[in-house]
Amino acid sequence: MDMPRPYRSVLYIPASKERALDKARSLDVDAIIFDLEDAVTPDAKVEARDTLKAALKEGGYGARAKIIRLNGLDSAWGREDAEAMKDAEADAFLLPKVSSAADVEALAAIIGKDKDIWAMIETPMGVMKAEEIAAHPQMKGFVAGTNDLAKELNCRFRADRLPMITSLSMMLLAAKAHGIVAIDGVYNQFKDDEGLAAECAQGRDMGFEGKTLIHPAQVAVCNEAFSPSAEEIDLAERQIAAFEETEASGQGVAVVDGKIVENLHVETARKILALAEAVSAR
Ligand SMILES: CC(C)(COP(=O)(O)OP(=O)(O)OC[C@H]1O[C@@H](n2cnc3c(N)ncnc32)[C@H](O)[C@@H]1OP(=O)(O)O)[C@@H](O)C(=O)NCCC(=O)NCCSC(=O)C[C@H](O)C(=O)O
Ligand SMILES: [Mg+2]
Repeated sequence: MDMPRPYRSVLYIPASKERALDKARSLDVDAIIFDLEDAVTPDAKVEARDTLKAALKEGGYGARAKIIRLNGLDSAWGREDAEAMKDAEADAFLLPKVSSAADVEALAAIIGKDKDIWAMIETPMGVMKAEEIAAHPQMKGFVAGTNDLAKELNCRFRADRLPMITSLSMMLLAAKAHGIVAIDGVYNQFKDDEGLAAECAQGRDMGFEGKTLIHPAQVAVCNEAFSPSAEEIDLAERQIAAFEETEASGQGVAVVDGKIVENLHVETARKILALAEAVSAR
C-alpha cells in the first residue's frame, strides 16, 4: 500500500502576516492554507500576494502541504490572485464558496490544467453540487467552511453540530465517491482544548482526514485526534495476523476480541498502519 499523505492538521495563515508565515515553518502541521481571503482585510489584499510569494520563494515549509486560498473569482481580487499566484511554489489552490464544477473550470482556465485544485464547501449550493465539484479532474480536496455554512443556513453553532451534519455528510459522500481528501471546518474558540478535542473526534469518526485550524495552540490536540492511537495500531496488527492465519487454514473469517475479521476489515487495518507509518515518517 502506498504511504498516504497525512492531512491531520491544516492551519490557516493570513498571507498578510509575516510573523505568522514565519512561525508556520516550525509548527507540527501537516498542511498550511495560506489565506488571501477572509483572514486578510481588503486594504491588505494586494500587498498580501507579494508577501506570500516572497515567503513561498524563501521556502522552509518542509513536507507540509502548501495550499493557497484565493479570493472568489467573482470578488474584486480573485482573478488577479489566481494570475499572480499561479506559478507560486504551492501544492494546490483552494477556491472559496464553490457552487458548481463551472467555478472550478473557471479557475483551471486561469492557473492551468496541470494544477491541483481544492474547494471550500460552504454554501447550500456547494453542498447540493458537491458531487459534480468532486468529479472535476483537477479536484483533489474539499474543506468544510462551517462558519459560512452556519451563516448561509442561518443555523446555530451547537456542540453536537446537528444543524450542519447533513451538509458535512453530503460533502463527505461526494469526496469519498471520487477519492479526494475531505477536511473538517474550524473550531472558533481557539483556547478551548476540550471543545476542540470533542469536535475533532466527531469529525474523525465521520470520516474526515483532518481538521482546519486557526491558531498554533490547536495543533497538538488535532494531530492526536487524527493519528491512529496505540490501541488502534495494536488491534490492526492483531487483526491482520489473525486473518492471515485463518486464511492459511482455508477459512475466510477470523475472530479478534470477540468480533469477526473479514477481508474488508483487513483493508481498513492496513490503511490504519499505513497512516501510522506516514505520521511517524514526518
Ligand atoms: C485568531 C488570531 C487573530 C489570534 O492571533 P494572535 O492574537 O496574534 O495570537 P497569539 O498572540 O496567541 O499568537 C501567538 C503566536 O502564534 C502566531 N500565530 C497566530 N495565529 C497563527 C496562525 N494562524 N498561523 C501561524 N502563526 C500564528 C502569532 O504570530 C504569534 O507568533 P509569535 O509572535 O512569533 O509568538 C490568529 O490566530 C489568526 O489570525 N488566525 C487565523 C485566522 C484565519 O485564518 N481566519 C480565516 C480562516 S477561518 C475561515 O475562514 C474558515 C471558512 O472559510 C469558514 O467559512 O468557516
Ligand atoms: Mg468561509
